[in-house]
Amino acid sequence: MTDLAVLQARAMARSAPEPDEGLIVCDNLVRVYRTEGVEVQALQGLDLTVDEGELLAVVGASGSGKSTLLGILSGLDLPTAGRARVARHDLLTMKRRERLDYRRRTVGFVWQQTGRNLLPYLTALENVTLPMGYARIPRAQRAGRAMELLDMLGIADCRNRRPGELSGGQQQRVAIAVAGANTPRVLFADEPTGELDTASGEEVFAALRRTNAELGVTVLIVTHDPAVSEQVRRTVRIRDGRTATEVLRPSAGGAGQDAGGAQEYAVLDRVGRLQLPREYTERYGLHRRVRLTAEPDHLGVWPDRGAGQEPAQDGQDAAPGAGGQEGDEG
Ligand SMILES: Nc1ncnc2c1ncn2[C@@H]1O[C@H](COP(=O)(O)OP(=O)(O)OP(=O)(O)O)[C@@H](O)[C@H]1O
Repeated sequence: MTDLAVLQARAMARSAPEPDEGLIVCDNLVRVYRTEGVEVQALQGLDLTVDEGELLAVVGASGSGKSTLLGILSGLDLPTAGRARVARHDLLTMKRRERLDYRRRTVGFVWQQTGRNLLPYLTALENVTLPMGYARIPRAQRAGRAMELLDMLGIADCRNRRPGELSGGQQQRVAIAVAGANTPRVLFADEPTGELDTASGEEVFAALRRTNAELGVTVLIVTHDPAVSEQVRRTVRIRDGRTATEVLRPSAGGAGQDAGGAQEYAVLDRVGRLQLPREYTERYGLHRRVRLTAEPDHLGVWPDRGAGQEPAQDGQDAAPGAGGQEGDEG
């Protein structure tokens, strides 16, 4: 086995997730910022489960809470309430030492600002070998493993160049190699293509996909760019600090590939709470409580019109389109 394959196998064996849990589990996550007497609820009960090996995008408008979520998942920030676990690490109760180890071995990061990812006075190869020292990877293995990573990401010829001698896209690909240096369980990328043109952005996406496919690293990309979500199978949309909807695509990835058949889902949390998108609650007048009707193959959700007004069977209700909320099939 190559160095890379040995390290990958070791990383996978390190800690398997609970059988019924995802690799990342956020349950009712709340983060309140208090500055000068003003409270901002950045996360308002966010639920998210990510399985090992997934490549997914988290999208949302500016201020929806994406960076706050990433700060918590990366171990930099603490939630106010709720539950957050990544690869069995409880992010709320982790002590300093575990937190440091978590940040060095369990997770890797690629930030939007290329300058934040790499040290300007080190070559690409040196940048990639640097974090291996923190994870105590034997010195003799570091350069070989770093070269394998650079090669996998198509930038082996950049190994002896410093960041200032690389294009933005090449810098981000080196940053992905740095983030993957210690074979983390999860790689978090915060707007990784935000400062790049379309062609360079696509190369960076291809690099993230390869890291996901070849190293088995779970990749979570945070972005406000809707085009990004066309490159991944699953897109989670955050609105007002909550997971609002999810879009699943049967085929995703590769520039220009048809990502047809995309299906939008409402989010069902771990205790069965269903979050209906606001456009539906407004359109069908769903407030405070709704009436549920169990159908053989789906669940009907009806506006509460008071006692004595039973919804008609077979979806023939007086309120146009009031029901027919599809059951959760996915
Ligand atoms: N340190 C902080 N102190 C006070 N409020 C904050 C702090 N960080 C974020 N917020 C507020 O929390 C909310 C969510 O911010 P966050 O940065 O997580 O959103 P975002 O979706 O990442 O936005 P963007 O795409 O612009 O980065 C916003 O209202 C923001 O003003």
